[in-house]
Amino acid sequence: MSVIAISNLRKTYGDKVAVEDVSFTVEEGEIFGILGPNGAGKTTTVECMIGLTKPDGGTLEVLGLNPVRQQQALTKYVGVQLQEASLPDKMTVAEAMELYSSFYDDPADIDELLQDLGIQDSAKTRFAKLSGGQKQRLSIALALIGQPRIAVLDELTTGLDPVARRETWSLIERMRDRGVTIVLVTHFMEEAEHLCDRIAIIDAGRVVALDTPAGLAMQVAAEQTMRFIPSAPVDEAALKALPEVTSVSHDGDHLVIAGNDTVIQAVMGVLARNNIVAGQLRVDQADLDDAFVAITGKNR
Ligand SMILES: Nc1ncnc2c1ncn2[C@@H]1O[C@H](COP(=O)(O)OP(=O)(O)OP(=O)(O)O)[C@@H](O)[C@H]1O
Repeated sequence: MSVIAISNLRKTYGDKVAVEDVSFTVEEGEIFGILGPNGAGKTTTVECMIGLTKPDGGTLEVLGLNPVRQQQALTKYVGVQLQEASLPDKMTVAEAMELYSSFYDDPADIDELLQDLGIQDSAKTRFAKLSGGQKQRLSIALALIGQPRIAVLDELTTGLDPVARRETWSLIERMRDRGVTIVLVTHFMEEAEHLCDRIAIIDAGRVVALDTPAGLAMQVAAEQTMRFIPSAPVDEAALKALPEVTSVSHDGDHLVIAGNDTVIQAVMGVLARNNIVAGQLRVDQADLDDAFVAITGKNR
C-alpha cells in the first residue's frame, strides 16, 4: 500500500527551478532513500511532501491527505527531522522531549523512547553539551515522539563519525521494525545501500532512476573486471574467443579480463582445464557508487 504518492511535483523560486518534475510513491513500512548531488532538489521535495513548502505544480498525497491543505492534520502522523535542526542551548533533553510531546494527543512514553535510543543517561543534559551523536539521537527521538506512521529524515548522519553513523543506522532499522515508514535523504552511498529498500536518484529536479540498491547497481553491472597473475602462460586467443569476454589486457604481471556477468565462470573454466591457477584474483563489480556516477553523469 502506498503511503506517499507524488506526481509531477514542481517548485520554483523566482527564476530558479528547484524541482522540475518529480514523481514517486513510497510503500508502507519501507525505507525509501532520496539520493542526489548538491542542489538536486531533494530537500525541496521532502519539504513539499510534509507541507512545509507549497509546490507550484503536481499532486501530492501523504496518508491520503493533501500536504498543502491538510498540513495540520498531517503533522500528527509524520515525524520530521530536517537538516540542521537546532534547539535552545540551555534546554535539556527531557525538557525538549516534554515540549514536543505536548504537541500530540497520544505521544510516546518519553522514558521508553530515550531508553530505546540510548540517551536516557543524558535526560538532564543541556542541548549545547550533547555530542554530535547524542544530538542526532535526540532529533530522532523528537521525530518519533508523536508515534508517527512516517518519519522523514534529512541528512541524518552528516557530520557523524563512522561509529556514530553505524549506531544511527541501527536506530533507523529499529524504527522501521516498529512499523514506521521512513523517507531518508542522504549523501552517503554506503548508507543508502545498507538501509534503503528502494532509492530514487534525483538530479537537476528530476527522478533519473528509481530501484532497489541492487537493481540500480545492476543497471551498470553488465561489465565485470577480473585481475589475476596466472601460474603458467595462458592462451589469450582462447580467452578472447569466449563469448563472455569483451577484452583481455595486461597490467604488469596481472592479466586483466573484462566481460559480462558470467565472465568469471567462463575464464575459470578455461584456466582449470589447462591446470592454471589464478593468483591474487580480484573481481571488481559495479556498486551503487558506480551507478550513481553513471546515472547522474557527475563525479562526486
Ligand atoms: N528558499 C529558496 N530560495 C531560492 N532558491 C532555493 C531555495 N531553496 C532551495 N533553493 C534552490 O533550489 C535548488 C534545490 O535545492 P534543495 O535544497 O532542494 O537541493 P538538495 O538536493 O536538497 O541539495 P543539498 O544536497 O545541497 O541539500 C538549489 O539550487 C537551491 O539553491
